[in-house]
Amino acid sequence: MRDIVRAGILGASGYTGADLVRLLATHTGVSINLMTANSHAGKPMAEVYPHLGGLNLPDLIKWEDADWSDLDVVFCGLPHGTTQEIIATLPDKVKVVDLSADFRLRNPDTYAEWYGHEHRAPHLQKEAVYGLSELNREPIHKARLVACPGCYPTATLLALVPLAQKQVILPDDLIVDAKSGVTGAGRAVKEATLFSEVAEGMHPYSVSRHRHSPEIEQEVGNAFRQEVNVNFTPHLVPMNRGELVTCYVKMAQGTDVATLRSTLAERYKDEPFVRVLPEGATPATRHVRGSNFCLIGVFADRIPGRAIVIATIDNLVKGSSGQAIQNMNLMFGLPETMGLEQQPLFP
Ligand SMILES: NC(=O)C1=CN([C@@H]2O[C@H](COP(=O)(O)OP(=O)(O)OC[C@H]3O[C@@H](n4cnc5c(N)ncnc54)[C@H](OP(=O)(O)O)[C@@H]3O)[C@@H](O)[C@H]2O)C=CC1
Ligand SMILES: CC(=O)N[C@@H](CCC(=O)OP(=O)(O)O)C(=O)O
Repeated sequence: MRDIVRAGILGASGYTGADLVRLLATHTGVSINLMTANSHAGKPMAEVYPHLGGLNLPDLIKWEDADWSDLDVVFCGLPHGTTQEIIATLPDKVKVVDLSADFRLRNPDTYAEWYGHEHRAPHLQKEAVYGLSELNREPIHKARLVACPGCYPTATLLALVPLAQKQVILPDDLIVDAKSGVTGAGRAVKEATLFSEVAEGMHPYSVSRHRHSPEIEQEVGNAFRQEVNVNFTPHLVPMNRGELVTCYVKMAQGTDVATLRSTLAERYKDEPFVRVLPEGATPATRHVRGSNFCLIGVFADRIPGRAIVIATIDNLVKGSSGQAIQNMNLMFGLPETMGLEQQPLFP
């Protein structure tokens, strides 16, 4: 019989924490042994999230009161800046799957520039492996610390990296127009996510200065083997879950839209969670809601030489908690789809 992986969830009272619990509830290879919270510490999960009240879960405690000794892995669903301080105190034997932005950027100067402070655990930043499961499987399998990509980078990189690696698109003039549901901003109370600020309208935010730009540029640049600039603009739309990125690209000389589609289809043909849609089908957030899937569509642009690649994910599943579990499965040699077999909730 396989050993059960003993997991802790740091930030279990947050949205990604709650979705980790929801997904792990059907994972037969993992037990949840520890759950931490900040303002909700001391409460049972049933009080914070009644929909999860039927599960046999430990109560929420402060991370300072945690006993790490009976854990194999911790998932960190904490605000960025917080994880790096907390996990520096963990014993080495505990593996870490971080959902925050703390360990994604390889260059410490880039991190300091975009996150406004020097990294507080640079030794851990050096060892962290970028956790885009489909594109970095082997290093993730061997890693102790995996940095799950941001939700926007996940969708964008699944759409663009194979095209960049095969040089069927050009490294200049890359434009990513992105939309997210409001859960992307977390459960903590903020003026920007009040119902009255979000419902019945949509708006761009962090225009030309979103911290996912350097993350996308880092990974797309690696794929092209040269530095790139990506024009990335996110928008907040009035829905709970879901994310859609529309990527405008220039095709390389001699390629066409069919080449782009077949390049992606070939790259993902054995992937359980990434589907390239046939010509004529359009990806939509409702096609992936609640699931770990990413759907990608490729379209001709009316402007000659250009194409449009559209990807959609559920920000709380493939964009965070689902991908985190996929990475944990890889780290522990479990079947990659374990706990992630849910089909999308449509419509
Ligand atoms: N939401 C999304 O779609 C995605 C989120 N992420 C990243 O995942 C991480 C978690 O996001 P999300 O779940 O949405 O965030 P939430 O704001 O919903 O949850 C944050 C969690 O961290 C706890 N927390 C807050 N401050 C502290 C602190 N100082 N010390 C210890 N614990 C603390 C909160 O506890 P309490 O509620 O009890 O105060 C809560 O459990 C973030 O880094 C986020 O950027 C990544 C990809 C997508
Ligand atoms: C809608 C919304 O606010 N989304 C978040 C991104 C969510 C995500 O991927 O977060 P991390 O990079 O923090 O892990 C944002 O734009 O900051």
